Amino acid sequence: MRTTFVVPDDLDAPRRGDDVVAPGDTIPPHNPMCYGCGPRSPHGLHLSMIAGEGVTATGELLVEPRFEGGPGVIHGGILASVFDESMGLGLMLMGLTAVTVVLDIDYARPVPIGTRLRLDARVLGTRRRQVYAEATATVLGADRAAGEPVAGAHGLFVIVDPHAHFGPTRDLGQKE
Ligand SMILES: CCCCCCCCCC(=O)SCCNC(=O)CCNC(=O)[C@H](O)C(C)(C)COP(=O)(O)OP(=O)(O)OC[C@H]1O[C@@H](n2cnc3c(N)ncnc32)[C@H](O)[C@@H]1OP(=O)(O)O
Repeated sequence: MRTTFVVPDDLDAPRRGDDVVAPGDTIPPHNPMCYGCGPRSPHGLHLSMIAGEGVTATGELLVEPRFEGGPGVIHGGILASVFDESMGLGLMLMGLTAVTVVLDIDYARPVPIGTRLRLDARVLGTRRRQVYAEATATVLGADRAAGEPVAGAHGLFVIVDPHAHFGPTRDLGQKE
């Protein structure tokens, strides 16, 4: 992976929250109407992530025809959304709410429609309100070098008070 994103080398180790799902369990969607993870989002990705050990999460995504960008390949913005959401769900294992302020994507290889991707997300550490995370996408069932990511991401998230942050816009949300 090649990236210009700089991860500080003095981060505090991420701490798993006390009251979060166990390793192996599905991380619940944070909003049923979320474009990334919401099961009721009409045109969403419907991404689901499984909690791993520590502050890690894994998931899978079938690259559907509706995700097309260039002829026959995934749209880069869709892949960015997938990474944003997979890291965001992963950091919910810290038992806090944080929003993305920086998203860095390394598009290493084209990803054809019909590909099934494995997603691995991991919180790298924290610095005051900042939370650094990374994620990779690898092709499941691929002939090519096993385990070599086709894309990767880094995210910088900032911890917020959900009531204060979403209070002013909550009524604009789609009704189920
Ligand atoms: C509901 C749960 C969601 C869980 C998963 C969701 C997955 C998807 C996530 C998303 O896509 S969220 C949607 C896209 N993101 C946003 O809409 C965020 C928009 N930005 C903001 O609302 C404000 O910038 C924010 C509330 C995050 C920060 O504003 P503040 O006025 O509270 O920040 P402040 O200036 O006091 O800075 C707080 C910390 O954040 C850091 N920070 C803020 N913006 C930054 C930035 N751009 N780059 C680096 N650091 C930044 C800042 O340096 C500082 O670090 P320290 O903790 O060390 O003091």
